[in-house]
Amino acid sequence: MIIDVVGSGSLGLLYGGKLQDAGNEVRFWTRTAEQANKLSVEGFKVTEREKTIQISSDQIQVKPITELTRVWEHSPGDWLLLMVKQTAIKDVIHEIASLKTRVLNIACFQNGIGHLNVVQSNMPHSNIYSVITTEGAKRQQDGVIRAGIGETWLGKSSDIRSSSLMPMDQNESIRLQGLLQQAGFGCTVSNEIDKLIYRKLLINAVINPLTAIWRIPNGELITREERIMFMRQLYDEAWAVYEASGILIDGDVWDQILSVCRSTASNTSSMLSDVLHGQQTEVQSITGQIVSMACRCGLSAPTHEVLLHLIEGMQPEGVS
Ligand SMILES: NC(=O)C1=CN([C@@H]2O[C@H](COP(=O)(O)OP(=O)(O)OC[C@H]3O[C@@H](n4cnc5c(N)ncnc54)[C@H](OP(=O)(O)O)[C@@H]3O)[C@@H](O)[C@H]2O)C=CC1
Ligand SMILES: CC(C)(CO)C(=O)C(=O)O
Repeated sequence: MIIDVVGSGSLGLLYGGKLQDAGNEVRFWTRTAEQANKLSVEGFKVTEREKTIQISSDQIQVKPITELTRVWEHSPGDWLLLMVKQTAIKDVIHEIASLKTRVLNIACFQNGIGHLNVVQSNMPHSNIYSVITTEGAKRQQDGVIRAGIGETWLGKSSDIRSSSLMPMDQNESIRLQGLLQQAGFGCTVSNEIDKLIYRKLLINAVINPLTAIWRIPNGELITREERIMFMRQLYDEAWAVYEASGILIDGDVWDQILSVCRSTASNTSSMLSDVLHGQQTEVQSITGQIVSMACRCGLSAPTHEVLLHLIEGMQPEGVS
């Protein structure tokens, strides 16, 4: 089984490292030749609570993404795990465009929405799976830390099922589920992945922009009444949009948001981390998508819209 991990950042090194440690052939793909070179000289570590996995320089296969299609000509992979941020999806698609007539199994791990249709429309013969994970991966100088052990769900979103040329292949997703389980991830194939996608979107839309603007860890959001009121306003606006769009989610998502704040209390959200590092955030794919959905169903989401512009105004240089 050959697994191509595209994007050798936090999530890529965590999943790729553990999949390789479990005996799979993993090929890591990077944006730059410099990063490929560094990884191939130094290898990397996956640090977990119980153990540390070392992927040494003589074990790692890593190349810049520009070489992927050439390698695929003589050695195609079985799974392509897309582990770049939303903001890099189009660049990756551009790099792998010559594979568009082939059938690839692509698993997309991004937070937010919008990317699945971009990937599907550019790779019409591929099986595109959506992955939702509550794992927490943090990039370090020498590798990655598994900061929180979570759950991983994979499935085919109905957003792309109807436009896909490929019928849903349940066996492929079960095969990936098995690989991830053997590698030590709690993983489930879900026929209701959309509910999980939209639940995660709502959680991210409430937590991420506020932590990025107030520059506080997730847990601090729920320590002050005025912050909770603002979160509730974001939640109510998004919930009205979901109802008008016919999106149904099980359980009390407001409670789940408060519980994520508690369970990840000391975490820096991914959006705050991007802002602090002067990187482009995923705000368009999270808050921006809530605003667009509102527009499509004749509503508005004014608080989300203001946050979208505030965060976008920080980019690309971030706040020092
Ligand atoms: N980290 C986590 O715990 C979780 C992350 N996610 C989601 O997973 C996705 C990835 O997140 P994360 O791993 O944290 O992000 P990182 O920024 O840590 O990693 C992304 C990696 O992709 C690389 N990259 C960028 N452009 C390309 C390209 N064209 N070709 C190949 N590689 C490229 C980046 O390289 P460079 O740095 O050189 O630009 C970087 O190494 C995001 O959408 C995030 O929301 C979801 C759940 C949990
Ligand atoms: C759930 C949460 C908010 C955890 O930090 C997250 O997914 C993120 O930071 O993007």
